[in-house]
Amino acid sequence: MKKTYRIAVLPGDGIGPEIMEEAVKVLSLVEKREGVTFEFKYGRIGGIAIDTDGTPLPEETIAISKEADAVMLGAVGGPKWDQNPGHLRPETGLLGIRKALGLFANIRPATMHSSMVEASSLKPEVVSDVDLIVVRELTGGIYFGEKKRYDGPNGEVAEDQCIYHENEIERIVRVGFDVARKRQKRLVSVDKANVLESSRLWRKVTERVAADYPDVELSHMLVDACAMQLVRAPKQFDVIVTENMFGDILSDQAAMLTGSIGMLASASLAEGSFGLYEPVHGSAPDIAGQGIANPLATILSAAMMLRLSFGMDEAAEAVERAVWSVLEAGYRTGDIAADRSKAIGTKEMGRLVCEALSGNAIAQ
Ligand SMILES: NC(=O)c1ccc[n+]([C@@H]2O[C@H](COP(=O)([O-])OP(=O)(O)OC[C@H]3O[C@@H](n4cnc5c(N)ncnc54)[C@H](O)[C@@H]3O)[C@@H](O)[C@H]2O)c1
Ligand SMILES: CC(C)[C@H](C(=O)O)[C@@H](O)C(=O)O
Ligand SMILES: [Mg+2]
Repeated sequence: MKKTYRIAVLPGDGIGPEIMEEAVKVLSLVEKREGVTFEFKYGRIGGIAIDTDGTPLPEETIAISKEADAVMLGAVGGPKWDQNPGHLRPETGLLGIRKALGLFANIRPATMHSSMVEASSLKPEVVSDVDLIVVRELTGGIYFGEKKRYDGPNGEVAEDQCIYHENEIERIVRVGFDVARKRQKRLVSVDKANVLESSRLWRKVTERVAADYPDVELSHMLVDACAMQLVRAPKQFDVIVTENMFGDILSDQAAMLTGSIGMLASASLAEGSFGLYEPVHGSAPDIAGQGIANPLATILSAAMMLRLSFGMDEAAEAVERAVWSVLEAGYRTGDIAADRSKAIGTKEMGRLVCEALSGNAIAQ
């Protein structure tokens, strides 16, 4: 009996469907290579779901995702729906699915591959060999606190409450330590403990949890200093653990160290092996429908799914090797090409990765 893995596929909006198609092709090849069965079940999320179902996160999409062993998500949003940001509210859309599926741990690696050094806007000596992971808390903090708008004596007032409970901090910090333990054993906890009460609790809990990880070197850094150090000397970082909003900002910044946001994969994990895998970038409405989006972040997210949710480490490495070999052969989509006139499209990039995964040499 072949082992079966159920994968919920939520392509979403903009370039989402284009990049997802290529990731599914790569997964279909893995299926044959590894002798397993992937059962893909498609669902709607984001703007497309607003248009067809009247809500950005239909019940059916939550049900498909809960029944699956893992979820692959493209991207959501676009100018058509962004004027009414209802789909970004905690209870709906992207934030809604994170909460509904209990995806509290967001893992965002930023690894500089040697053949990509020239794509970075920073000096080669600063970015070569950058290999760091941002572990971001994903279901708490200011994103999910109570929001209010009301009229005050001096005009309109807006409030976003930032709440962290000890157990929420502890479970994400443990993920940070566990990830660091498997790497260079250096964890930087990022907060704003000089100003924020939630950060002071964050630091206290992190110190307590550190006692269980004597083999991991823990340091604390304020978020503004971290933003500066990421650009000044990114190689000092191994694993960063931080709260929801700081992780959102720092992971975009880390992404740009390695060239393009079109390359950055992510995993959003629940307790156990269940996870949702998505590129860090958004729906890129400026290039949607043109067939030029970089599918590598989504393909690399699929590799993370193979490793973290299905325990298929060798298959994950094979996909990653295939991606690097295509880049080493010099192929680039527009976002990472030094010479845009030589850039290849989404489908061509997906095809080349499949070729490499099939063991075929990629001609320069
Ligand atoms: N996880 C998500 O679904 C997610 C994440 C961020 C933004 N968004 C949403 O996406 C929409 C657009 O947001 P934005 O423009 O700020 O961010 P974006 O990440 O969509 O795009 C930023 C820039 O990067 C480029 N880019 C992004 N991904 C690319 C890829 N794979 N290949 C080539 N170029 C790529 C875009 O063309 C654009 O110039 C908004 O509605 C936003 O809310 C969704
Ligand atoms: C689109 C937005 C709600 C989302 C976030 O802030 O979490 C995105 O920026 C991300 O990083 O996944
Ligand atoms: Mg973000």
